[in-house]
Amino acid sequence: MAQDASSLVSPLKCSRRGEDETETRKSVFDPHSLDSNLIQKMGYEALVWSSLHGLVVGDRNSQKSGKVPGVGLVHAPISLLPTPFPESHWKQACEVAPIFNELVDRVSLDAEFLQESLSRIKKVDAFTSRLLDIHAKMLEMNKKEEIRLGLHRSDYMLDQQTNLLLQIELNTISSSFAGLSVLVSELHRSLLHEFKQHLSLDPERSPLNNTVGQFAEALSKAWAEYNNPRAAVMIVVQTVERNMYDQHWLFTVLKERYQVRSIRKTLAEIDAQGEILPDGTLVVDGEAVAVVYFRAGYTPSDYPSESEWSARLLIEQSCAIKCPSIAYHLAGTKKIQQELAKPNQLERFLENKDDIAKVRKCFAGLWSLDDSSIVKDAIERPGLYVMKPQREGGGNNIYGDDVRLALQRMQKEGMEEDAAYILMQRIFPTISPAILMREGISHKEHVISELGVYGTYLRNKTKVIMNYHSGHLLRTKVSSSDEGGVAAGFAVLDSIYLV
Ligand SMILES: Nc1ncnc2c1ncn2[C@@H]1O[C@H](COP(=O)(O)OP(=O)(O)O)[C@@H](O)[C@H]1O
Ligand SMILES: N[C@H](CCC(=O)N[C@@H](CS)C(=O)NCCC(=O)O)C(=O)O
Ligand SMILES: [Mg+2]
Repeated sequence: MAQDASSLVSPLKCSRRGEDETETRKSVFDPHSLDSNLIQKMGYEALVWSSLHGLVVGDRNSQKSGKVPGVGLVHAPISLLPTPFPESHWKQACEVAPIFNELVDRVSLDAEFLQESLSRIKKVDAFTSRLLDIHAKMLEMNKKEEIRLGLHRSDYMLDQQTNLLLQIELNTISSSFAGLSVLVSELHRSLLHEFKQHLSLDPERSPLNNTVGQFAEALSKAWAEYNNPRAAVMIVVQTVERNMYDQHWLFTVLKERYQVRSIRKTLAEIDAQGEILPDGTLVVDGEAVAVVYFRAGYTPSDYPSESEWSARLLIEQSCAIKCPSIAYHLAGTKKIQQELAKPNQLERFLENKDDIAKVRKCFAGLWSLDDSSIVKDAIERPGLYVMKPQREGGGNNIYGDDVRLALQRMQKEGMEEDAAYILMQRIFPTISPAILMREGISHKEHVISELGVYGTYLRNKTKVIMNYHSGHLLRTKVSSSDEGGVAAGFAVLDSIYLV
């Protein structure tokens, strides 16, 4: 017989509006205070919901899980309940998204700024150098991208000390989880409804999330702008992809809601099967391609041979719409992020003073290693900095005492290598209690979170067809972990509860 509800934990205190934010965040809920029977019941429901709704990833313990759909699935790592997040800061992140979309587009058009800003990195970072070579070739060809599609995600952490929402990075390539982020929001709403007599939390405070719908709409509108009904959308994927269900969600919506066909190819397959027709049309495996959507190509391991680089160049030279183009890709590098944080740089790209102020307000401290006073301070207080190479995908940054060691080594060797890195102020978000679920087991942890707000941008010549914020992703990790990233195995998928 179902356990009598009242015998479970007393209803959690729910915040009264207007309390001090920090106090609210502490009081709004403390999942660790939940009765263990209730946690077990909610966890079970969360696992069933995730399995039935496709909130799943390939299981790294199953060797075919990254190749064959439906084999070796496991529920995505999730937080059992949404995490409190101040509504004011969430609105701020949503409001600035279209401005970042526009900024990326403007920066992408300034070839000299991109080449100049990255010129020293070119000498010491072979991967970024290859990207720059492709960009330079496009300039030589006087190649213009008149239809431009950006599917971005701007990641933030809320710094506890200053209560400032500070940008971690702006992803302009392979921004993951447009699909799974929607599902984790729906899961949390469902749990808040099902267990409301125990939680007394308001499901309406967990905002609706429509990322996958807006991303699919943008892909379909880009396909329409290309204006060849027989053409398909091509997704460029890695040979092993345990996050394939997040990708399939996006392409299933594209097919079912917009009747746009898609093909999945690796860079090696595109090199083998691709060609450009005299009119510039990209044809892969006999299919004309209207839009190329990269979910690979952002990291050196995606280019194990010259074949993959040939494929990247072939795509770029074609008249297919690239998401991202090489210029959008470069505009999203950490070096460009750091360059834009210099005084008077935003003014080169944006006119509106309010917009510039809103963007600048999100900037954490960002420096090149030429700044000797900062390097000196980072050697003395390495815990206050993060050192970043020009890499995406998680697991690449340098933290804590390793920052001091790396800086001292580079000083001693006097190499140019320091040009490949940026230094960033380390952000310390509020630590809060949470229950994380991995491989069917719930863990009580103390965590910090990172808010990602998606941006959708589509432009054809002077016409801006879409420029929106498009939903959110919260990634939550154990507070003791320096690195983040779900695919990298440090964070779980979470959603926000507005306080
Ligand atoms: N300034 C920072 N302060 C605190 N943590 C950071 C900072 N920058 C990055 N991180 C952590 O490192 C992770 C990866 O950094 P990020 O710049 O997003 O690199 P990547 O492109 O590999 O995702 C982030 O998800 C976050 O957890
Ligand atoms: N497997 C690839 C992964 C692609 C990927 O790593 N994307 C970066 C931006 S470049 C990213 O969004 N990282 C945040 C998601 C996380 O925390 O793991 C895919 O899903 O297509
Ligand atoms: Mg990141």
